[in-house]
Amino acid sequence: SWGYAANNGPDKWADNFPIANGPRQSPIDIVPGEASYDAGLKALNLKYDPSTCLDILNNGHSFQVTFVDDNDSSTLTDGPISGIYRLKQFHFHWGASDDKGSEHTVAGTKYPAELHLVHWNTKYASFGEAASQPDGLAVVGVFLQIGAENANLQKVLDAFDVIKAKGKQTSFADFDPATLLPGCLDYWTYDGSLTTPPLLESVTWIVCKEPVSVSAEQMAKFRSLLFSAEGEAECCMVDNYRPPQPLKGRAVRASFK
Ligand SMILES: NS(=O)(=O)c1ccc(O)c(NC(=O)NCCc2ccccn2)c1
Ligand SMILES: [Zn+2]
Repeated sequence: SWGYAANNGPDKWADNFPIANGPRQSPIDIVPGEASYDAGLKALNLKYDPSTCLDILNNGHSFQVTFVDDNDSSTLTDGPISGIYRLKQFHFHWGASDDKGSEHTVAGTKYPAELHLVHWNTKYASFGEAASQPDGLAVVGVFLQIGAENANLQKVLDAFDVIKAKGKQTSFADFDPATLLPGCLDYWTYDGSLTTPPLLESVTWIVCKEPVSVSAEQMAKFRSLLFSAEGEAECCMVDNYRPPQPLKGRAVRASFK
């Protein structure tokens, strides 16, 4: 199945997922000078309830923290979207070294990691149904840059020892994902897709301009996870990012001047 290696990575995904060459693929390189400020864009309204936090899982592509999404306790509203989108999960993408790892880039600049907070439109019955609709998902992206240790992120990294291998999962409670957001919620937004197979073109992307910090030691902890399952030859989980895709005429709007 798909992965990030030479034989099954991003350059091969179109073989099984032809939408990989579609008109609204993600990620993209965001060029600030070419983004148009839109005064009509509202501020993001993120309201998360830590009690909806359920578990943490190594799914063989990344690790994800999953939330109870059978009610409107943890939601995204306003910003570029209309209606109510529920938080389903958050996960990250990162590199083998600090000079790469993010999926979106800013004028060609790669960050060492990128956080994705995945939300689905409650006008649909479930995440799975929403994932196949053009307005089904909204993903908030946050860049990580090397700096001071991030104490809130550390709570997530402390769970890694029990989810080292693909398929490992453990309970993870009372975590507030809002603690991973930057102080300033200025953002760029554009119409895009899932950045992994099935690459569905159902995502309103909301990429925060301001990065959050991660220490070099914390990045080493990300790289201690494995793509491989227990009993398989160990393969470090690194470089699990798709490179930027063609813009194909899409507009990128900025919520800030
Ligand atoms: N990297 S991303 O674009 O934020 C993103 C967000 C939510 C996702 O479900 C995915 N991709 C993903 O989980 N792919 C494997 C499972 C899957 C997801 C969606 C529909 C069918 N199967 C990527
Ligand atoms: Zn992602």
